[in-house]
Amino acid sequence: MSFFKKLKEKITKKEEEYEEQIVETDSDSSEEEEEEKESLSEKFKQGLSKTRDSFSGKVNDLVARYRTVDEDFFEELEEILITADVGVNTVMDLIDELKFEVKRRNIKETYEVKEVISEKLVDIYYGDDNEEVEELTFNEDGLTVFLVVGVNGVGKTTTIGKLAHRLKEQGKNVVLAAGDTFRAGAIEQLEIWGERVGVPVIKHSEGSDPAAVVYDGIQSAKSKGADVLICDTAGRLQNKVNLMNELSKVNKVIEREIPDAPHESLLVLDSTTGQNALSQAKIFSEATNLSGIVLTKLDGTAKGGIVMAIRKELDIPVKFVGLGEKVTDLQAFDAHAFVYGLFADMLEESEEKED
Ligand SMILES: Nc1nc2c(ncn2[C@@H]2O[C@H](COP(=O)(O)OP(=O)(O)OP(=O)(O)O)[C@@H](O)[C@H]2O)c(=O)[nH]1
Repeated sequence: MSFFKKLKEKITKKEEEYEEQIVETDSDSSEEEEEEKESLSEKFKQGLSKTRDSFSGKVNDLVARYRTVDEDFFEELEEILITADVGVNTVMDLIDELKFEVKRRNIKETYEVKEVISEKLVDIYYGDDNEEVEELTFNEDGLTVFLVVGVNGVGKTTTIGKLAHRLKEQGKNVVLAAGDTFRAGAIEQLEIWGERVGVPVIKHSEGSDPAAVVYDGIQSAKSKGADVLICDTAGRLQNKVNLMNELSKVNKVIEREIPDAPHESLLVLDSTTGQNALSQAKIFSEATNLSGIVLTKLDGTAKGGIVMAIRKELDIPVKFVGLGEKVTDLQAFDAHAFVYGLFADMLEESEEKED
């Protein structure tokens, strides 16, 4: 079976698993959701169209220009990968592995390298990890708390709204805590999302202590018997000491109320900011323990390779990706679906040939 067929099978399995988690509710399937019954592979394909057009277009062009696999071919490939923001170290590893595989499989023709690239991207992403990494960690007995951090404008509020929707779909009762008391309008923006997805928002006034909001959020979520509390925070990067102090105070409050919490500390990064996203991640990971990354606006960039750079250079899993502005556009990250999205046209082409 071709690697592409295997990819498709993996994605279908993942999709079935997710479908099983969805709890039917008759009240809130909005028109938007009804329209949105696309498959996972279709979502990644659409969301990655800019990257695919640029990246896979360049790879195709390269393959057409070089008939045999030689040093110059690899050098140009290296450049294409670096331009797609895959990250220099990751590109070096990938090129080494490709050279090794090309030799091992005795590949002579450049078109055969395309499939090896996609295989190696999946391998490099997962590394030695178990592929079946859990999407999110939940508290088995009691309230689960997620902390969401990130600088302004990256799509933090939108992500919290989409995540709340996703959890609701799985039958969970969600409460939001408006812990970004710093930015004007942040509380109202979260309230709009709360209303939109039908979850309560706990808030104080602008400028108040975020730790106090989070504390109230926990009490309120507990008294409501909620399953998950998602806490927004202010992402002030200008002053690392302030950021550290604020996050450590919020973390202390959470830990005191619920041992082992927060169960997730998710950093939201905007993929359109490229390598800047990497440096933000470095600063945040020094300020607090991060359990995962949400990479937004992947649909808005031609440099989707940033997913690989983040995974490899920071060693933090990308748990979700934003593939559009709609409430249903937050997808659990899956390297198979990602690589499918990058090479969809080639995949379909090779399937047609096989049939
Ligand atoms: N295309 C696209 N747009 C997105 C995605 N995620 C968020 N956005 C948009 O990005 C913009 C900023 O999102 P917000 O959620 O307001 O950003 P934020 O990080 O909360 O900003 P602050 O409240 O200032 O911290 C909004 O217009 C969102 O609709 C995504 O995955 N794809």
